[in-house]
Amino acid sequence: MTAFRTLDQADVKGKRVLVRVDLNVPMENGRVTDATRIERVLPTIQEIADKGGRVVLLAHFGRPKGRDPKDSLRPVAEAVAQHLGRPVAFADDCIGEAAEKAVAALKDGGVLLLENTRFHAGEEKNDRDFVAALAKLGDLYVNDAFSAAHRAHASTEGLAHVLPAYAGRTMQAELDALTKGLEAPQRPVVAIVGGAKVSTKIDLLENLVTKVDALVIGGGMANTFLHATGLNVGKSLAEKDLAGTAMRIIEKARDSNCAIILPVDGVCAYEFKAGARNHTYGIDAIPEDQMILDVGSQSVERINAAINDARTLVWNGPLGAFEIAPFDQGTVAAARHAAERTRAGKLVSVAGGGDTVAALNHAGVAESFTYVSTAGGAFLEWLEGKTLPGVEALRA
Ligand SMILES: Nc1ncnc2c1ncn2[C@@H]1O[C@H](COP(=O)(O)OP(=O)(O)O)[C@@H](O)[C@H]1O
Ligand SMILES: O=C(OP(=O)(O)O)[C@H](O)COP(=O)(O)O
Repeated sequence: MTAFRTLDQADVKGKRVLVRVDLNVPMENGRVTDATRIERVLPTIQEIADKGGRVVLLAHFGRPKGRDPKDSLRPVAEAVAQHLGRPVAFADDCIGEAAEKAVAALKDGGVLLLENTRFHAGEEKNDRDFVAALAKLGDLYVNDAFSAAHRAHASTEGLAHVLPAYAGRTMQAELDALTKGLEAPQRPVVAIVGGAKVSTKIDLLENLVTKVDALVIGGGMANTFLHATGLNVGKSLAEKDLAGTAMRIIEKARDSNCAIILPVDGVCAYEFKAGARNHTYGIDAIPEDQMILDVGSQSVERINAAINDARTLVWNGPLGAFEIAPFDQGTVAAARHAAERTRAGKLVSVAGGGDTVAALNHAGVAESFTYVSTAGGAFLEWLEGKTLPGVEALRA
């Protein structure tokens, strides 16, 4: 961490400070359902505001293609204000007149959130003109979004090259904690990877299987692997065009002596809906017209056995659609088991990801894990030893 400039070196008084945060938080009906990512960025916001800086928050939400009201950060601004205990102004755009006016109206110690950076194509393209339009709004740049640091986007990477750039307190804390917890992990190391972001995470598994002793696959990721091995997954979330990648990963795991643990049963329903009628089927008997929404109890037994064998556990991605009962049961059972092993001093457990953290909170065990990161994909890439563009750009 000594390689970075931090807030200790930043003179923020009276300055407009562009602070990149990750506010990609789980939401339901316009309300934030897990505020962990908000809570984690409060120290940086508070410190800059208390030192008399003018805080201009930059963040993305979801994966919109252009401006889409359903991905507006406006409701998140209210949640940030509540947690911060101070007003947070909001501007309807992150560049141009609306943003410039809102920034000009900021007083020393004030806080402003700009609308979703991904409403502009220039964000993900790291477009030079878009970077310049953002840079116009600030004197300094602070990156506190470790969980988006695997993206070389305008607000996560580009800005660091055109403004004096500093690591925020959460960025520092995440890197410190992960280094401390996982730099020389005790073996066996078991990884659990689940969730829904199959195409953006599957490539990471190819390298991960060479680093861990066992890989448990759940969620939408598992469905993709099950399909690849020739099983029918009905209407389940699965990225069938990635079957070749999945098979390559299975072979690489075999060559690397990494056990792959896939579900042996699945809790299925006709629809993705609370209270949907559901039934558990063996994995070779999934009905064509149903979808797997959780791992079944026999799978949980195997997953818990893998956790028992582990000295170190790394986990990203829920095992099922945990937001909807009863499809939370597999994730909750495995999370509670890992927490129990951790409390007993038998396991170092590190978990991360926006929804994974929400799932651990839902299971009531986030406090029992050794470390909970805000990052999912970024955490997995860090674990692989990949350089994260958002982190590299901050090196002094
Ligand atoms: N079998 C499944 N079918 C549909 N969605 C699933 C399934 N398993 C997990 N999910 C979904 O995956 C999402 C989380 O995935 P992801 O974004 O990859 O995790 P994280 O945010 O922790 O990195 C959750 O919204 C959950 O409902
Ligand atoms: O939620 C995030 O990552 P995660 O789901 O891997 O935890 C980050 O905000 C990055 O989002 P992205 O994967 O749409 O670039």
